[in-house]
Amino acid sequence: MIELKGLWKSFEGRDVLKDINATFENGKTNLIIGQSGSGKTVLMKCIVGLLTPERGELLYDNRNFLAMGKKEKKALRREMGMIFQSAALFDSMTVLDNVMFPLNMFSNDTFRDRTRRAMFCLDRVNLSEAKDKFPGEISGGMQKRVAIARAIALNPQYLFCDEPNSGLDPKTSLVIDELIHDITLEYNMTTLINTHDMNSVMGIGEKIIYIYDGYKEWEGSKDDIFTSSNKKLNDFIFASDLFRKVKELEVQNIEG
Ligand SMILES: Nc1ncnc2c1ncn2[C@@H]1O[C@H](COP(=O)(O)OP(=O)(O)OP(=O)(O)O)[C@@H](O)[C@H]1O
Repeated sequence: MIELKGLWKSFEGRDVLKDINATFENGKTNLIIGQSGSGKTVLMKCIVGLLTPERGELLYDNRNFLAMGKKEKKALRREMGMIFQSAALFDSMTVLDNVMFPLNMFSNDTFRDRTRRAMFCLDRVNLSEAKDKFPGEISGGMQKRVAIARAIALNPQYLFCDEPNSGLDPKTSLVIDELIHDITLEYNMTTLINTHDMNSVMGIGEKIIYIYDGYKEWEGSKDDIFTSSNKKLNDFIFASDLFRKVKELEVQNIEG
């Protein structure tokens, strides 16, 4: 579980995060949504320690991240897996070597055990057959699956995904979402996903926080989102065609 308590972050005197309070449970896919520029990326960067908030607390299963020394933070980072917007694979390494990379960096296991673990992770994302290929030889969706395999190689407790579906078609996005959701449940991880994708909201939005101009404007689940009377949230989500159609259907069902 990750808890945010009164987080504030500013740049050159301008507040970009304003008193963010939120709880993200393990075994769940937690989504951060909001307009471009609302502060989602800054929030995610603060949570993983790439930026330091000026005020507030950040608890990783009751461990106070902001009060930790360098060594403790480094140890905690080993419990974090990350998937970036672009799959961020090393082009000159094979798929297997990409997944091996964090193991080679951080694990003291033998080469044989590291290879076994990497193959296990590749198998989990149904890519063991692509192990000798290079990133340039596989599709964008496959690259994302390699990134997921690499992110889980060290068995993380916490998984962070920044726009995991960017650049993917809707069908492939669904596969990636389901994979992230299943893995989250399987390993009981606390997963945070920064997304613009309304299909993701509907599919795997077990917990959603909506950031508006640096504030947490709303929180709830994908089931609550349609019935919310929050005007700012509604303006945001019903700008999406898909959501508008679902809302219309809901209203028809209630009236009919
Ligand atoms: N390093 C920085 N220095 C100054 N301002 C910054 C910095 N990083 C982000 N900001 C500002 O903070 C605000 C929030 O940015 P952020 O990148 O978190 O938005 P976002 O919600 O992730 O947007 P998008 O969906 O477009 O990625 C923006 O106004 C941005 O210009």
